[in-house]
Amino acid sequence: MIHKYPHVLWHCSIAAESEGAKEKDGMSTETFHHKLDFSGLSLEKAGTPEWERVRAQMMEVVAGEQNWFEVVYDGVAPELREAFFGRSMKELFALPVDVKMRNTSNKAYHGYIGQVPGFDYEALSVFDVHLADGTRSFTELMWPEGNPSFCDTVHSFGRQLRELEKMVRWMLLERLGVVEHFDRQNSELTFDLRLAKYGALISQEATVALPPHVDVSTVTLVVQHKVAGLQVLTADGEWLAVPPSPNSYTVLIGQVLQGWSNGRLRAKLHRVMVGGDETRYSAIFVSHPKDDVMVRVPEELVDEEHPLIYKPFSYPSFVNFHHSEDGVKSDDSLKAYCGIQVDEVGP
Ligand SMILES: O=C(O)CCC(=O)C(=O)O
Ligand SMILES: [Fe+2]
Repeated sequence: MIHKYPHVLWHCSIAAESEGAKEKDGMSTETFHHKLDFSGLSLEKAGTPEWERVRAQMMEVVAGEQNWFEVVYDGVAPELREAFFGRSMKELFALPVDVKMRNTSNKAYHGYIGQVPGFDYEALSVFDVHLADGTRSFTELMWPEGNPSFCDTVHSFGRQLRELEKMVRWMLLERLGVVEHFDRQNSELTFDLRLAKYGALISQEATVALPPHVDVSTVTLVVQHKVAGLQVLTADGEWLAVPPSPNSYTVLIGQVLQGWSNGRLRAKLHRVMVGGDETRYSAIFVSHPKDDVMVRVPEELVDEEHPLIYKPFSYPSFVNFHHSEDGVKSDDSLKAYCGIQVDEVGP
């Protein structure tokens, strides 16, 4: 299945929220406070003073509407990042369209996206990128004759990002007071890496490439390579440009985590602006539940003050609803799909 309408794909449930948002470039106090330094950390260090220092910062950042942050992470070596963007990405996008179209999925918009008239954007997803088999089957699909260097680079990149995702999610669960659910949640998740290319524009004028949207994921890590474009809507209602940097990653909460956390963590609204004469490459690492998992709110997150607001749901059904006509029309696709009506909650 090819999906030709990325503007529908990135339809935004909460587009209304972004209306009247102001433009803002560069640093704001929000950006500054949101840069957490994960250098030298690994999950094995949970509980050590170094870990506690970052965790304390995270505790300040992730509260209420504060649902994104930048992290500095040295787990991806500069050479690996360079090989990934400088070689692997370019090799992939240079393949003929009919080859790239072999990247398909049972979930809407999870495979190849591209060939939209007037919109020079393409994306492909490596499913189960953390597993040797996942990266291998993607590589063989693209290069039946094999491409070991692509396979190794993408797999290593994906594995390192998975370590970062795990640390971030561990801290988020600690923040929610339910870290004991980490192992189970982890066993129910899988990890995909979306490789995206935004063609250079003739005009220098900034244009919206991906309209405001929230991701359907559990957690998203955006890796921007050299060319800026990602913007997040801050709590003050301003579009804030997130500058690319060689060792930083943008963490965004996705709709699945919003559902799982009973709405305590909120999916982050973001968009991509392009303009200028350089092709933009980005990598979007996402965690999401495996197809056969039912996402259920842990009972610790339900109490009188926080009545249950989402019924159990499965990721593929939610995603396919999100991209359906009804999902596209809804203001909030998660609520429309599995939200509990107030009268169902009881007095
Ligand atoms: O390219 C980017 O910086 C972010 C893309 C994005 O938001 C997405 O693919 O969902
Ligand atoms: Fe996104």
